[in-house]
Amino acid sequence: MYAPTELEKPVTVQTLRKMKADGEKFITVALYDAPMAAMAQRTGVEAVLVGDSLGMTVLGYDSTIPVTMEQMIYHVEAVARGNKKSLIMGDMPFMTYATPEQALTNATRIMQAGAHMVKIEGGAWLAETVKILTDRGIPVCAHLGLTPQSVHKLGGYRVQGRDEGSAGEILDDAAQLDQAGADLLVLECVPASLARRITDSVSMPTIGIGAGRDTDAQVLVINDILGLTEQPPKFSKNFLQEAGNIPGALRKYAEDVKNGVFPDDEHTFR
Ligand SMILES: Nc1nc(=O)c2c([nH]1)NC[C@@H]1CN(c3ccc(C(=O)N[C@@H](CCC(=O)O)C(=O)O)cc3)CN21
Ligand SMILES: CC(C)C(=O)C(=O)O
Ligand SMILES: [Mg+2]
Repeated sequence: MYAPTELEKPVTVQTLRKMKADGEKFITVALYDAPMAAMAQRTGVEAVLVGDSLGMTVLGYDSTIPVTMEQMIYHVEAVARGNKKSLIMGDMPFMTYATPEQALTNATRIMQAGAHMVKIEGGAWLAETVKILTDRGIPVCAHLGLTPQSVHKLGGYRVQGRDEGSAGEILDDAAQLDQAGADLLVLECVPASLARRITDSVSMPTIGIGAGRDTDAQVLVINDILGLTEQPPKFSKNFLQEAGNIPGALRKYAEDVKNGVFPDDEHTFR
C-alpha cells in the first residue's frame, strides 16, 4: 500500500508521462492559496491546479464565467509562493483564449505569474491554439466533457458523452488535442467507460473528475475534500469527515487515489 510523503524534487510533464507509462496514479488538487499549496507539497500531491472554480469556491459567484485574468494571476502567485515542488497549472478564464492571439497574450501572463502549464476548456476547435502555445514553450492541459465555462450552452452541470454520438465526438476531440501536442487532459463528468477508452487511446496523461477510476490521475476541489461546499457534486467526497483534520483529509484523498480505492461506484457515472 502507498503512503504519501513530501515531494523530493520538482514534478515535470516528463514525470507525469513516466507515471502514466508505469501505471502509477498521480494526485491533483484544485486549490487557491499559499498554505494549502504548501500542504499539498508536504503530502506529495504531484500537480496543483489553480482552478477558475475559485470564482465559485472563494469569490461567491454562481459560475466560473465572471473570473478575470487579474484574479487568476493573484491566486497563481499565491500558490507559487507556497509550493516549489508540485507542477502548477493555471486555468485560463472564460473567453481569454477565444483566438490563438488572445491565448498567447493571456497564457504568457499566467506563466509569468508562476504557473508551469495553462489549462483551456474545449475540443477540436482548440487544436490550433494548443499547437501555437506548445510550439512556443507553454505546456497545455486540455479539458473535455463537462466544461463549466460552457454551462449556459450545455444547459447545466450535467454528465457528458452518455450517448454513442457525443461519446464519439469527445473521443475525436481528445485525439485531435493529443495530436496537436497537448500535455495533459482533464476529463470531467463523463461515463467511466468513455474515460477509460480515451485514456487508453491518447499519449498524454488523463486526469479525471467524475470520470471513474481508470484515468491516469484524479483531481478534486479542495473545498469539496474539506466539506466546505453547500451542494457538492455527486462525484466529490468529503475526506475530512473520516480523517478528522485537514492534513489527514488531504493524505486520505492521496492514499485512496494511489491505492485505487477512490473513486468508488458511488462517485462514478456509468
Ligand atoms: N466546489 C466545486 N467543485 C467542483 O468540482 C467544481 C466547482 N466547484 N466549480 C466549477 C465546476 C463546476 N462543477 C460541477 C458542479 C456541479 C455538478 C453537479 O451538480 N453535477 C450533478 C450531476 C448531474 C447529472 O447527473 O447529470 C451531480 O449531482 O453531481 C458537477 C460539476 C465542477 N467544478
Ligand atoms: C475542477 C477542475 C478540473 C477545474 O477546472 C477547476 O477547479 O476550475
Ligand atoms: Mg476550471
